[in-house]
Amino acid sequence: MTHFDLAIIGTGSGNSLVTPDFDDKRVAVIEEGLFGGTCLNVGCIPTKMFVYAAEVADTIRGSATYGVDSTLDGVRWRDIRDRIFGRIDPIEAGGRDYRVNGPNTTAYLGHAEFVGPRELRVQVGDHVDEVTADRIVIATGAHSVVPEAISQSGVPFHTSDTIMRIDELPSSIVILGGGFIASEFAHVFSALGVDVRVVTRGARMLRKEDERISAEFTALADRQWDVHLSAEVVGAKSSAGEVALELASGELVSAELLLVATGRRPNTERLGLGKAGIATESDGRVTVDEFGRTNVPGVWSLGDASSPYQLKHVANHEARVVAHNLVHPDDLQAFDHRFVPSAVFTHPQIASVGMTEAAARESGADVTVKVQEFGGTAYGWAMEDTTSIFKVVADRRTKLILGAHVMGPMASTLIQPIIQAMSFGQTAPEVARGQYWIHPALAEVVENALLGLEFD
Ligand SMILES: Cc1cc2nc3c(=O)[nH]c(=O)nc-3n(C[C@H](O)[C@H](O)[C@H](O)COP(=O)(O)OP(=O)(O)OC[C@H]3O[C@@H](n4cnc5c(N)ncnc54)[C@H](O)[C@@H]3O)c2cc1C
Ligand SMILES: NC(=O)c1ccc[n+]([C@@H]2O[C@H](COP(=O)([O-])OP(=O)(O)OC[C@H]3O[C@@H](n4cnc5c(N)ncnc54)[C@H](O)[C@@H]3O)[C@@H](O)[C@H]2O)c1
Repeated sequence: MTHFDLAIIGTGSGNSLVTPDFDDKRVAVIEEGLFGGTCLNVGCIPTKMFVYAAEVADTIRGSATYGVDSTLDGVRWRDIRDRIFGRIDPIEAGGRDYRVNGPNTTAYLGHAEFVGPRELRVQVGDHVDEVTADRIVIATGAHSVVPEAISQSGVPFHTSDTIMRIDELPSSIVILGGGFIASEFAHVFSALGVDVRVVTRGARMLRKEDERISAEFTALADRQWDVHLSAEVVGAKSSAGEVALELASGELVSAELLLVATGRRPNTERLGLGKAGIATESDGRVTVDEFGRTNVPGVWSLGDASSPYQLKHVANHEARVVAHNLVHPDDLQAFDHRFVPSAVFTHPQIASVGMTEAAARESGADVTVKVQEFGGTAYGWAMEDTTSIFKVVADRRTKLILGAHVMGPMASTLIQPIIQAMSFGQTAPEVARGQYWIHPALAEVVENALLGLEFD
């Protein structure tokens, strides 16, 4: 039994909890998988590096629109893959080495589970270590959910954990799901020349987005990929290098590879939470208060393990808050979940923050809405844009912005002034006219959207 001041389970955002405040303390860092967690190894970072390559390919394909003729000679998948992981893998290895051999942390490379309120059992290979700590942080992340119709069928399938490491591009891929991961990989694979089929149970893709964005994105998705909506998968079979999904309608959707992207569940099932008396929500998340505390004194949680948002910027924010709270018990900071933005790096790109129009109306606000087309600005003319929109939702009485929903190039960057305005309580007219907007930058889309809102 070894006692620590702090034990951290999971090295995604959990890794950043080892601040200089712990320089003279004993810290255990426990990791059963890759150091750096999901975002670095199998999430945000590699996916966006693939997206960038996909966008270069799309730019070449679309260049004739601007009078610039070019042809895409080919896509070297292994080179794309190896450039990406050639950069990421050494960072993972360096992070692991720093915790294993670096100062004041003890790294346990194995699976942790609770055996008591502040007591862990860590399985490292055949060896078991007992760890106790004054404070324990659960930062165990989440994992892909695979529907039984697939897992019970015995067909080969990928999740986001494995698909980026394949050796050859398939000629076709069927993606199960219509959310963030499905939309991003559909973009990557189709831009790299793969025939993409999407099968999702929702009536629209990205159905949690604002209704207009979700509807218009679904229409554009249908033009790029073979999209099957409202589809229930009842089984799957494989033969001769093909996987076929059997839909309740009787239809078969087949392709060379299957990627399952049907949501992610918190890694809390094999954590022995019951033995420690740690409460969870109905969806498996660890229950925490606004400071990141569980119901068990000294046990904290953050990120995908406990957060309602499965986003890296949220996990990082929560880690910063918990890092402060661990060493300032009399001056606790609260999580700020007021205006959590997100972006889907698909084609076209999507970004959103705050309430959808429907949610704003339901909230009782006196809603005013402006949808600004990119094509109505000078930069949009340069891009020959016909589909991109910037939608702002505001309160007519207070003039405060309630939400923004963007579909088009650079959506994830263009939305930032709105996130800033909402976070600092600036009104739409203040943001629109209280500063210069560079002409004729794409940001004029944001300026025009704000100016187009009607107030009394
Ligand atoms: C394909 C994909 C793309 C994504 N893209 C984006 C994006 O563009 N932007 C964005 O904001 N978010 C994105 N996300 C979400 C983002 O990756 C996560 O929200 C974030 O990484 C969560 O961080 P975390 O620290 O909570 O968990 P993780 O980073 O998952 O870390 C948890 C760690 O805990 C370890 N662990 C779990 N259980 C145990 C145990 N019992 N014992 C020991 N170790 C354990 C795991 O091995 C893991 O390393 C993406 C996710 C995926 C899957
Ligand atoms: N750019 C980003 O920020 C980014 C990128 C990837 C992932 N993520 C995070 O990871 C989370 C998980 O991503 P995800 O795409 O797996 O989940 P998701 O919740 O975004 O989407 C799941 C999709 O699968 C569909 N689905 C669920 N069960 C199904 C079934 N049995 N048959 C057919 N369709 C089914 C749902 O209708 C939905 O369209 C996201 O919610 C997001 O928070 C973020």
